[in-house]
Amino acid sequence: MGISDFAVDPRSGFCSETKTFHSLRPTVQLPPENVLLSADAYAYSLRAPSPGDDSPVIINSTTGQRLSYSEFVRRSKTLAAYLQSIVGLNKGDAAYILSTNLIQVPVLYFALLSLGVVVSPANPISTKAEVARQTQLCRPVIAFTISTAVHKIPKLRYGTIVIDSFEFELMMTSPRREMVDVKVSQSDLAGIMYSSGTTGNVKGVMVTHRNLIAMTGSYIQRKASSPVVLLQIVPYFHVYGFHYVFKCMARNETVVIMEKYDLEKTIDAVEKYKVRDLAVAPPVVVAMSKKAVTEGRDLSSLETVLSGGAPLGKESIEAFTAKFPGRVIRQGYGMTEVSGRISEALDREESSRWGSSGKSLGIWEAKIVDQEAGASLPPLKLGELWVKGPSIMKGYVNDSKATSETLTPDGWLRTGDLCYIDEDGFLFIVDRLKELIKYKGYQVAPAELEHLLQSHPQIVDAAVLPYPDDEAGQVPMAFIVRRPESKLDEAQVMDFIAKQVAPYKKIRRVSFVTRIPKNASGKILRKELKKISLPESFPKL
Ligand SMILES: CC(C)(COP(=O)(O)OP(=O)(O)OC[C@H]1O[C@@H](n2cnc3c(N)ncnc32)[C@H](O)[C@@H]1OP(=O)(O)O)[C@@H](O)C(=O)NCCC(=O)NCCSC(=O)/C=C/c1ccc(O)cc1
Repeated sequence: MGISDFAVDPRSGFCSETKTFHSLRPTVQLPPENVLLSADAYAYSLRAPSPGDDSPVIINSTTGQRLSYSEFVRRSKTLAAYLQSIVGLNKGDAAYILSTNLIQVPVLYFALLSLGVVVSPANPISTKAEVARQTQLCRPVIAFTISTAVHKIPKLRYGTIVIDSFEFELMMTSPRREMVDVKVSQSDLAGIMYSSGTTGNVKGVMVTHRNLIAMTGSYIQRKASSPVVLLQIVPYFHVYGFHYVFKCMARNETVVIMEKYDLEKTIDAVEKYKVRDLAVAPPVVVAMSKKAVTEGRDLSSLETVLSGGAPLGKESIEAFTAKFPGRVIRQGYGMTEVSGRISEALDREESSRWGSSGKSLGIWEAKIVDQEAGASLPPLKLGELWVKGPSIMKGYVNDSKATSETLTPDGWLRTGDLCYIDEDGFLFIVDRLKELIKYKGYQVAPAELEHLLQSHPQIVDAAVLPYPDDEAGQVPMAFIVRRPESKLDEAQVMDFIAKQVAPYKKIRRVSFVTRIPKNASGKILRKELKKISLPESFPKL
């Protein structure tokens, strides 16, 4: 039985029969699921052909190196042939990639995906122990990394290829070898990305070609009227930057990248390459609003700032728009588990809804679920956001428990975010139910830091909570119960952790307490800890 049209409120998208929110965006036409198609081939196929198509697809603003579309395709195909015929990579193998934003990275992604090889990118500032954990999850046969990170990679069947090397340049440019066409199904695994999920240690998020195809397809309805130059600060190794590779290829955008973020160099790049769109996490918006480096610079090309990865506060938006009048900050809300984004604000009007993360994309159905009763709620009611659509991950690698806690049998993904949807279909994220800290848009799992702290001989108990920070959004703060007689101080606690984790996970504040409040089963009562320890200043998100 179909849903009667009148049951769906055209303003909010809420269906009074099913109690779900339908997207207010146009439906996305996707290729039939049974067609053999890889994510890279789909992105190429959507690209509008232009004569000779030698527009630059990517520019490294650090080195000035650039690749035209035809050169990108040539390099990617030559590399694929090399990896297949000389290295021996096969469909279903996994490749671990540990790199900063370099031109070689998207070329490599496209080459691997065309071979049906699973791409598994991670942050190059990960420690050796973090790399070990990630590679245990993705089980790679080969790694690709930058010269400064080679020492972190364990021994692998086909070893490690250094991508900022002359040898790699040759692999992409030497005369093409014969290549056997690989048949990639949309349901095949395309990526294993890393996420903390809702709790604890890092998890491997399994993303299929279909997931990426659907995410890429969702961008296509709005082709830009003028050529887009996009400066991508966000890293290729997280889903935000990762899915942009396909989006930008499909939409004929020129992407400018930066090997290491630097505010002044960001401004230089905007000026030099006449950047129209800037894709960043909130700390960049905050820094641009505050620092004087933009004074006297010609940023007239800049129209839009795409901000995601963490919420951007109202004050930050106001400060930015006061300094750069006429620019639009379009916030998006996404997560690794959905291979990209769930919602976004599309224009100035939508962006002016303070506190909202825009409207959900045409590929999503959403519901707001009451935490206790489990019932689906109507507009303006607060509950956990669940989404359903073709970009939802396949699950977490070797973690059926976490998978079943996140994905329901009928295909809904529980986001772990407390939200409401208003009468016009705008999504508002009010609080985070999952135990997660967002430092500069990176996930930090309190449980990981708590386990490390508890391993310290002078620490009896510990809890880690997010603490608000103007620049980073949140910083991890540790609450420590010391052994009696212990003289352990703040600096020693911070140092103990800093030695064991990537820099963005560092503990940046410490408070010594007499006990950590817990429930009967030993679960930390985080809300109570906030109340008793820092009653006023704690953040919601
Ligand atoms: C540009 C940022 C905001 C700031 O850069 P930074 O200040 O230079 O910091 P780094 O992130 O490079 O490095 C972190 C720390 O490590 C340090 N570090 C660095 N390399 C070293 C070294 N080799 N040795 C030692 N220390 C070092 C570095 O100095 C820094 O230390 P500290 O200043 O104390 O924070 C950068 O953090 C950043 O791009 N963050 C974005 C992260 C991100 O993409 N998150 C998205 C996750 S996925 C998601 O949520 C999806 C959302 C989404 C949203 C919208 C959509 O449309 C779709 C999806």
